[in-house]
Amino acid sequence: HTVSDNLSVEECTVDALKGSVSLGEPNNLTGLAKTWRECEHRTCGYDQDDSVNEGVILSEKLQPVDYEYREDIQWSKFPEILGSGSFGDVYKVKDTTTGFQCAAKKIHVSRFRAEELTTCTGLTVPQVVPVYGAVKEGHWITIFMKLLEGGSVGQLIQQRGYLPEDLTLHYMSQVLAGLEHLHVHNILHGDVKADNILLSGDGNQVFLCDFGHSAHLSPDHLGNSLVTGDYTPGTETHMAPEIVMGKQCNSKVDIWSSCCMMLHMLNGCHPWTRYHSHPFCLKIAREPPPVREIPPCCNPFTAEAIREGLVKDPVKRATAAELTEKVNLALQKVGGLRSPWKGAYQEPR
Ligand SMILES: CN1C=C[C@@](O)(C#Cc2ccnc(-n3nc(C(N)=O)c4cc(F)ccc43)c2)C1=O
Repeated sequence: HTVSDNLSVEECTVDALKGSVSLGEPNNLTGLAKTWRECEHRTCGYDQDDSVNEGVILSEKLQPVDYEYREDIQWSKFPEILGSGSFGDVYKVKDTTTGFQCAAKKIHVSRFRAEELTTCTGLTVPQVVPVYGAVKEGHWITIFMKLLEGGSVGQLIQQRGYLPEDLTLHYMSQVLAGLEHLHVHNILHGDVKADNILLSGDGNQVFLCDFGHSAHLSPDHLGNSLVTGDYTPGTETHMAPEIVMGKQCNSKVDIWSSCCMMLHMLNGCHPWTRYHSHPFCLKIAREPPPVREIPPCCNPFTAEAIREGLVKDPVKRATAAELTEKVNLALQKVGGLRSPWKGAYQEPR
């Protein structure tokens, strides 16, 4: 492919990918994904009718045929919805040629953010759901990913009421390891919560998912304002004070959210909801951190870890690495992981 004078190599590569589905590399997919939202706003010189089918497949377990990968032809959905992510539903799907099953999130192009792919594709983070590819068909974008048979921690809390302290610490330790990887790569997840933590079939391993609210941070660590542009904040009850106050945000927002998730796991309900009514963002800005919601029966080391993550000033708030140490010490103090992940229902506290 000759590089024309006014196009970069990357633009030429993306140009060659338009209009067809091919097997490729993560950077091919992220390059193409960046054109998907733009096409919504302006004519991109490509035929944008409903029949356009383009994308990049990263796993040989998914087989495009004649450069096409279309729903109900080369792949199909199982009827039941696995879950609802930011801006789209998630299904179990099956490749027609190979019979391989995985999960897929369908998003309308008007609600798609390229960051959902650019932040997590090509990253080798053990605690992030692997991406198998993404295709655009008409006005719908489908992202294929590893199927996690254990479901989400949000579903587990609904089944059990609330989680035992040792299991909460076990999951939290892995979530923080994943966040540490993301933060080192200047990536902010933006919606850390139990619904976005998936479990392996044995309930032992966790995987972060749903990068629909993620952002690339400027390496100067000064943070970005997350309330501008096309950024949509994550879950209100888990929102850090600096977000609701429209201040500069950085990776510390994920630390605040992860400790709100810890309270959700330990209590069986989201923080703020037992003591306040909507809109919670006003209370988050004005009230002290919700440390009074730490269950009194918690080990002092667990309580200390949560307090370190719920400091309102992001500068003084713990980093993922610092909080990992506190959580691992607390897990040791409670005697390590002993509770089974499936157990009797306990009425939320
Ligand atoms: C890597 N990547 C690509 C798209 C992504 O932004 C997402 C997502 C998302 C949102 C909500 N829920 C699920 N979700 N996925 C599964 C699964 N993979 O098995 C799943 C299983 C459930 F039981 C419930 C929700 C589920 C996945 C993302 O992170």
